[in-house]
Amino acid sequence: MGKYILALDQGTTSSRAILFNKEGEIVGTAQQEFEQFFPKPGWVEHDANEIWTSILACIASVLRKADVEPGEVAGIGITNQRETTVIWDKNTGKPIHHAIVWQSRQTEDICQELRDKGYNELFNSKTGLLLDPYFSGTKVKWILDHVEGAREKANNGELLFGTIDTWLVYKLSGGKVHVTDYSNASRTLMFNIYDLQWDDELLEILDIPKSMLPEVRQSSEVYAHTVDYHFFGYNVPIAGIAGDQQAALFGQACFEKGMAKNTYGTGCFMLMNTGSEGVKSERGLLTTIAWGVDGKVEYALEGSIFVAGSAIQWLRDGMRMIDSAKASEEYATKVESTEGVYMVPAFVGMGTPYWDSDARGAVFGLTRGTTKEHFIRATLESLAYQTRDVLDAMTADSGIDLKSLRVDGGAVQNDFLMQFQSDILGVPVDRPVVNETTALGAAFLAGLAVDFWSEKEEIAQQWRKDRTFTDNMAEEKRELLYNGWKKAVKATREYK
Ligand SMILES: Nc1ncnc2c1ncn2[C@@H]1O[C@H](COP(=O)(O)OP(=O)(O)O)[C@@H](O)[C@H]1O
Ligand SMILES: O=P(O)(O)OC[C@H](O)CO
Repeated sequence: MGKYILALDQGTTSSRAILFNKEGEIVGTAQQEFEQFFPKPGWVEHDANEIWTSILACIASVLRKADVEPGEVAGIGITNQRETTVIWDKNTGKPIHHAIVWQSRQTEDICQELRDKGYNELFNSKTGLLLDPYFSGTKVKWILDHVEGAREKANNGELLFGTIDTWLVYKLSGGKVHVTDYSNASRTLMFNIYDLQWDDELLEILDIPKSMLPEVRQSSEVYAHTVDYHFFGYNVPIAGIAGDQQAALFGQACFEKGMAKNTYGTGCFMLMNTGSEGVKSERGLLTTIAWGVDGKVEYALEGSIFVAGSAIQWLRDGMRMIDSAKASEEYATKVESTEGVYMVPAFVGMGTPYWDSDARGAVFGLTRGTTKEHFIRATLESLAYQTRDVLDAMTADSGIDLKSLRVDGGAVQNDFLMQFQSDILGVPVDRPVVNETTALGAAFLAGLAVDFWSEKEEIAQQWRKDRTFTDNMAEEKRELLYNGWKKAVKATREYK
């Protein structure tokens, strides 16, 4: 038995490879960024080949840095930016177009047409999702409609579709295995999350041939082995797959119904475990599959916020107000409050609970006394207010009052943000010792499949808290501040 599990975390802006030992501790990490393509306003694309080579580079680098022999790796877990869509030629293994990224709005027209035909309820009732460009289904249709000869090839069974997990397993297995897991399939708008099948009716509406779609498997099982030329002569089992947000829920050991986590990365994604039942939302949350493990599928309610950490990157790169994301904390704490300034970062529309594709960012409450510090603080606070929008919807839909919120992702290192988050939610916020919970979740899923860990309970015991942020704001002040946010959102959405 190898001594380590290797997690491959393929995110929106970078790829990572992280080695974990039996105690769930990190023994090595490697990271590589790759190019973002913005062919038109609101469009975001990646080069799937570059994603693949970045993963190969990370694997080589992490083994070298940690001084671990490839043969010491007991299994590989894959976790990925979800919904991002790759289509490639079955014969050559080459993508026929750039991958269309989850953030991309280029299929808004297709979605609008389907909404106009009254299909939203049908898609929602089967997939738990909404007709929004965010999800893979309309991205597949867009590629088939726009790439010359693609539809004909697809109809002849010559093209394959995959989310990034599928693409990576395909490449690592030397083009032999075409699979995905329940959690990724549940983000495609083509998968019935209740009968656990690709849905013929939805595929017909979207005009997508079923022959393109991968086989859907559990999130923890051996799908394939690496071909020796991609893993230094070793055939290592690829034994775990989950979308990154579901992997984070697993890595945070949110195994009980009612437990929730929020990840603060490029966007912010809050998921609550709802057990063996998919809870239907009345408030713009998504019903999604958390994972399939040991023959049992569990569900989650999800709130998706499109712009979170990327608003801080915008302060750095676009507004040039800060040198690093970290510096945002120092500026924000130089002032007592924003003095009534609200920033609504609707740069690519708004997700949960508004689902407003056309909204764009706005700032309110500026005075002659407003400074850069207020502006930066208002931007950080917007992450916390958006999270409150999501949690309010989640509490109402699930009927569950959260006892505490587990957090992870790049921005949770910001203590000011975490304290303000707890204050605005009125709920304690728990930050774990291992912040790489997404990778940890993928490692856990793979480790369970190859008996590196024996059961979920063993994993739950490994979860360690770094710090709890306890709410410390008077109820009246909390609601006053939050009402200001709601007014700002309303005004933002009215301005079109
Ligand atoms: N100290 C900080 N304060 C606020 N935001 C931060 C801080 N450190 C990192 N971030 C933000 O976190 C994001 C990176 O987090 P990460 O989890 O790596 O994201 P992703 O996986 O989506 O690429 C960036 O958008 C960055 O702006
Ligand atoms: O790559 P991340 O961490 O920004 O996550 C992206 C989400 O999976 C999109 O649904």
